Amino acid sequence: MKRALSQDDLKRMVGYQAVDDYVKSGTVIGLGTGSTAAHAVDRVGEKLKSGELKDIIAIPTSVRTKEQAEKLGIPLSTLDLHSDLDVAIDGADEVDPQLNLVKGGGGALFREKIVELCAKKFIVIVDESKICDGLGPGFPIPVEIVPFCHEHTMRVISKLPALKGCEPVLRLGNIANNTADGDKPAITDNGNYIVDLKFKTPIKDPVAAGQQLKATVGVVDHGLFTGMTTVCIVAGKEGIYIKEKKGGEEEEEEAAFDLFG
Ligand SMILES: O=C(CO)[C@H](O)[C@H](O)COP(=O)(O)O
Repeated sequence: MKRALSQDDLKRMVGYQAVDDYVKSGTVIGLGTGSTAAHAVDRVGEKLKSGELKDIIAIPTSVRTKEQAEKLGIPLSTLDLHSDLDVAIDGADEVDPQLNLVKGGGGALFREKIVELCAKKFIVIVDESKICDGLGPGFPIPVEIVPFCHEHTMRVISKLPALKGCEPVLRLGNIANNTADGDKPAITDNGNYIVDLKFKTPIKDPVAAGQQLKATVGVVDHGLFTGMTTVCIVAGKEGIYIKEKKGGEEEEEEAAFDLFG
């Protein structure tokens, strides 16, 4: 009898699939952060070790990912040396029908965004639980802010027109844990704080929300990744499928392979 697939099995499937489909020898790649992206990093390490992949240069999006890649012997560099990436692969906290994302559950949103914006292709890998009809209520939107006068910045954010109704909550404890534990602010890899914006209803205009956040003094960047996704690879109980945005329309293709085969 076949055992039921766990959420981690699904994350591994999409992580491996993304590397197998999109990472070629001799390319510069962006490595995402989080439990799903970690499987893609493992796969790159595995294929370099077996010789199936050669001459990869990888740009990590967090200290955690850098440490994982180092252990696997993946050659690393930085955006300072490589501003043009062939592909970046990363997970997400929510994906809407236009393939807009919420990211930053792991607190790495700034480095993720700066790296992923440099990639010709940005491949998003998620299990089906991350698919939503509208961003906001399912997962708080993380915003990286400078520590100086952070309470003031949080008040300003709560009054932005496109973010009406949000409740800003300072993330405490471990940066990768958006359920506030501990009593000290979580510190990002860049030495900043994260404020998680909680919503009861979906954000009407994620692009405007992102623009208003970005224009707020004290905000470093935010976890709304709009118009960036090239392809979203999704794993569900029935198999893996690809969501592509074509001409503004989301399209689902046949399962890339059978999870149960
Ligand atoms: O944005 C991120 C980290 O900042 C992650 O990609 C996102 O939180 C998804 O994580 P996971 O794959 O562990 O569910």
